[in-house]
Amino acid sequence: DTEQKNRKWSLADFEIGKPLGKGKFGHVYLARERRSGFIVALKIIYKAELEAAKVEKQLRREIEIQSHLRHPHILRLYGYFYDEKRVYLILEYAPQGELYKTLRRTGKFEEATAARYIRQMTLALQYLHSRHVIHRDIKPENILLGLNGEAKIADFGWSVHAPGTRRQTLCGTLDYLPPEMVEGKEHAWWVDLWSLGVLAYEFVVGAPPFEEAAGYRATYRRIAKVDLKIPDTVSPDAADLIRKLLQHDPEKRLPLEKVLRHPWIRLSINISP
Ligand SMILES: Nc1ncnc(NCCc2cnc(NC(=O)Nc3cccc(C(F)(F)F)c3)s2)c1Br
Repeated sequence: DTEQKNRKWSLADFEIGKPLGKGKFGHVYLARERRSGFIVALKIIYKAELEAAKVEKQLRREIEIQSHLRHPHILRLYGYFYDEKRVYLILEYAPQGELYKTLRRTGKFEEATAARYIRQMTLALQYLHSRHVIHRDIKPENILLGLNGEAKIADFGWSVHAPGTRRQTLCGTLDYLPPEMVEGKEHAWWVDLWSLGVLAYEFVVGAPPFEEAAGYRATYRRIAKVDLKIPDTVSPDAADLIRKLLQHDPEKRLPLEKVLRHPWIRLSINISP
């Protein structure tokens, strides 16, 4: 309620529980708000690390963007607070944890499961784009699983209000970046369409499409050329959707409305929630 919303939180308001994961810049703990008993995930970030990486602005933007978002497939950011050394993010707790751990454990997903997750991510992206927000960092590591195993997009550390041309040095994996970003071109909401295609590929194959052991330059070249090989273990419907999203020309990428109507996605609706 509004009283809860605007109040000043502090660490004393929470009972800290088990560690949930170790993300970038800090740890995440299960926590219970003392007065209400409400369970949350509390991410503890060290200011020194934020300053060293010069990402304070990005974190502020994430908090600003996330605090206005409400969607079943987007992990809530309820609020934040800070003390002398740390910033704390009060996050929705995702009881089934991190999707990428499930993916690494099982190798790849059944196509019905993969299609369900892609449909849920498409719904989240439709909501984000309708609010002129580009996530820009859609990958398994940023997807969590809710109480009923539903996918929830998290970690808006890289999201921007469209159109974004920020040329922040991209750290982490290149695997998910579309050609226009590796080429440093102006990018907009269609970068998320490309990443959705990479996500679908990784879900059904078990590895991203342009991964190169030879290093990032080789990955870079394969992305720029859209050097895409889809194994024939992948169903024709899944391969068709992946090809329609991994188009070099952003205008040619299948719009989200059409993704939801694609046979591979429509099929997944009646199989599971
Ligand atoms: N089971 C679970 N249930 C709920 N949450 C869990 N883990 C936390 C997932 C996150 C959601 N949002 C996040 N946001 C950031 O980390 N932001 C962040 C942090 C530092 C710097 C920066 C930046 F400044 F570099 F952008 C941005 S982490 C788990 Br496991």
